[in-house]
Amino acid sequence: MDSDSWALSVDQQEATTKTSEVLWIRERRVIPKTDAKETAKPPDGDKSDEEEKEDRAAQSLLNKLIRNRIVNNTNQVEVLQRDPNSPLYSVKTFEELRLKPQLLQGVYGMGFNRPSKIQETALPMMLAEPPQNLIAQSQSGTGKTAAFVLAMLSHVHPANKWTQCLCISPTYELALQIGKVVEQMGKFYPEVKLAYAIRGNRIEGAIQEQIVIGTPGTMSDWLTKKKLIDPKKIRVFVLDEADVLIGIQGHQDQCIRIQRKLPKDCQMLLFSATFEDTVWQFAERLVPDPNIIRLKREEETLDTIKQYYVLSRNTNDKFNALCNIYGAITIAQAMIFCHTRKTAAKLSKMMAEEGHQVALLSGELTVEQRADIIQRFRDGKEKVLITTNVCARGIDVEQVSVVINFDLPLDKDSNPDNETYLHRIGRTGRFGKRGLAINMVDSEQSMAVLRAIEEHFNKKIVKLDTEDPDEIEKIAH
Ligand SMILES: Nc1ncnc2c1ncn2[C@@H]1O[C@H](COP(=O)(O)OP(=O)(O)OP(=O)(O)O)[C@@H](O)[C@H]1O
Repeated sequence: MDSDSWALSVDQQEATTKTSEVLWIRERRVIPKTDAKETAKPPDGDKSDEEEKEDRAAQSLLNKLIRNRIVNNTNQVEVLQRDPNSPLYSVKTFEELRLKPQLLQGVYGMGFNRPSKIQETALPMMLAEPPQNLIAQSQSGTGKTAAFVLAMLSHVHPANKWTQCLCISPTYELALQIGKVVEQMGKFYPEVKLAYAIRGNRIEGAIQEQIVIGTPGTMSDWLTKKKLIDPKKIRVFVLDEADVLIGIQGHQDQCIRIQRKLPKDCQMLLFSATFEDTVWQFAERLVPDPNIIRLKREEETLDTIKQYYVLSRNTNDKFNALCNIYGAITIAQAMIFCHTRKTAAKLSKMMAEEGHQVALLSGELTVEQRADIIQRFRDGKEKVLITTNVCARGIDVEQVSVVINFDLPLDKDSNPDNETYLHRIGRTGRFGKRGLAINMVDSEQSMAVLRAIEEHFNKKIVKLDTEDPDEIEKIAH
């Protein structure tokens, strides 16, 4: 009997005992969608990461907190112009935009040497006279916020002591992040003032600040009920993170209510990192006659990744395999993905006991705590980052050369999640350094998931015997 079928027969036996996680996965498959939340809990009451509420606003904030530079992209920008006959300008330098000197100084002060890919095309459109409406989509970190902040700062008349630009953000925390960019970019333009339309910010009398950033509810309140802002005097209306925004109850209607009060010639700008149909429908309702700019995400590939799998019988066995791998090769930094918080916590404890410097990224931490942990890991202060999927989604830790799938990624219906697999271990062309991915297989089901992933990408995942140090050593070369 070869070891594959041996392990499978062990698993088949285990699958019949009530306590295994495997059983739980099987149960989930037959749960009707309506009460899945109630019944899909694993026997020990642990939450799978898929069940943790996916909070896109928190993820977006996390990304902003840990990002310290532009995400480069070598794809072509796709442009759909409202008037296809008008010439399409794109700029390679900030000078070409004829910005006010104070703003150019602000841009350079932030360390920007040249416009990012999306800024090259978006900025001339946003700064054109007469103003043009724009819907722009590109992945987070490609320079959208910096672009619309520059547009707002360019369009205000500082001598006018009333609000001229409104910027809507899905949450309080995200609004503050935009405000920081306004402050940095407007550092040499102190006449322009900024206010936040966010809950708890009580203002008496008309707003004099030229730029107001806020969440849809409070913003709508200030415009309609409290009449602190005159909507007829608004020249630029920005909607940031439309994809996050529409996921929050009531936000869409509030945005539409605000937009209807604005003058016809007010410039409307909408930004999104992704573009599902729902975002598109929302964008079309809000932005009349738009120019559209899209920058496709840079594709990740598995081409430079060596992929292995390890057969184990259970969690302890997987842990031993991991120890053997650590004992045989030097791993500078690794990310380890688990399916549940509980496994992640247990693994983290076990590895710490073995003397590893471990960081645990877990769902119950605040966004700030998570950002702090990721930052420490990026700085090399910890060598192992253990996480569940929801926590790690959207995080790029480029220097990690080893990724371990302690549990293989499953979607919410417990099917193989190819996209997440690719995102965990894949590399974009630019960071095409060689990487190593090790997948832990502990059941017939997880073997089937592995095979499905292998087939999907048409890339062989090679078996690794973790009992044999010489074999492990070979994978490092
Ligand atoms: N032209 C530029 N040159 C260098 N850095 C830039 C440039 N534009 C923006 N950045 C920096 O790149 C990072 C990402 O920019 P920005 O926040 O504007 O992107 P984004 O697309 O709005 O992403 P998100 O929506 O997640 O904030 C920031 O640290 C920002 O300061």
